[in-house]
Amino acid sequence: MKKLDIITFGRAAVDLNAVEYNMPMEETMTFKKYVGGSPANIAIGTSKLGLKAGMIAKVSDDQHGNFVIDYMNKVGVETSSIKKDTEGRKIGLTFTEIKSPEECSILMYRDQAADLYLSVDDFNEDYIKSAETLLISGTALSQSPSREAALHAMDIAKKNGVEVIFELDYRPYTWKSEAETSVYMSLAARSADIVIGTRDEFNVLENSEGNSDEESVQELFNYSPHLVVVKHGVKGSKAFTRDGEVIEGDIYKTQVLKTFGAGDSFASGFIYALKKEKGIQEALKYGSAAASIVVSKHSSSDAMPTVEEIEQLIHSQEG
Ligand SMILES: Nc1ncnc2c1ncn2[C@@H]1O[C@H](COP(=O)(O)OP(=O)(O)O)[C@@H](O)[C@H]1O
Ligand SMILES: O=C(O)C[C@@H](O)[C@H](O)C(=O)COP(=O)(O)O
Repeated sequence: MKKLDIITFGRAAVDLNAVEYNMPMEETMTFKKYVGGSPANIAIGTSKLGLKAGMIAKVSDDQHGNFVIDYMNKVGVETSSIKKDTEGRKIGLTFTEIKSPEECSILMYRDQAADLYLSVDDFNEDYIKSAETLLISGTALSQSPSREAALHAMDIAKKNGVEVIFELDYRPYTWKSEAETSVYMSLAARSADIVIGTRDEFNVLENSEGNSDEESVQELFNYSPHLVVVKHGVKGSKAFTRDGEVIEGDIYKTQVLKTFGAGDSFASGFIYALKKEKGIQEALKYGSAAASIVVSKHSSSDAMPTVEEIEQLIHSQEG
């Protein structure tokens, strides 16, 4: 029995969500602060579902970094490997714009962000060995030394039989070129056991627009992955297994407040259900239900649901 069920690797940041919404950000005067950063959101989401979650990250040595660590401690995330940057670098800030429930965008301030300076010296092999699963965020590969740290963490995981999930988490703001993105995303995806991403993110990984889900997953099955999940927004999700199964997931109806937060909550619910050995079909349901709950609320991290909330939604819409 491992000490941790999952460790997520990558950015822990701050979301600043528009309080006056359904308007352009130029008109928004107030923002509400939440913990953000896709891998941080997933650590929070899986912890709130009862998994033992940890995180490898680097935050700023200031009030924002303290806020992130304090919040994650509060929701039960193991934070011993969330380090403070000692060179004065700032935590990433994500301003979110909610023009309408369907028209949302995020504005990331990430120049020299602390998380991109996470290095191989900031974590050790024993910490990764203490978990069943390591989840790597694609954005961690966007700049050095975080890039080398992420690849090193994957190597340690594979050497020690720790399952690797690669969440593509493509954010254009931190990459230099599409070609470079494709090289590093492909390197990580081919080495992972499970890959999760949107159709658009797989296009970025392949540096191509034309592939179908089937073509994308067949390419990856030439390498390590045994399970690939392609997310399709309001059209749901599809899981593909190496032995040829294709499992489709629907969405759960909800009153959408904003669209962001769907991916991180989906990943949290999906991973939780897999770890509880509920099977892939149920895992897609848990992921979709978690996402449906989070898109109806103002935040991503704070809105991460409990198991009871997920199961209540599933039962209410499945009769
Ligand atoms: N408007 C919505 N209503 C209900 N569920 C949604 C909605 N948008 C997304 N989801 C669910 O969240 C999952 C992930 O959303 P998606 O937009 O594909 O990923 P990401 O947020 O990473 O871009 C979808 O596969 C779907 O199950
Ligand atoms: O990942 C980030 O840095 C931004 C997130 O914190 C933010 O909540 C968000 O955009 C999540 O969107 P998702 O990828 O659709 O879950």
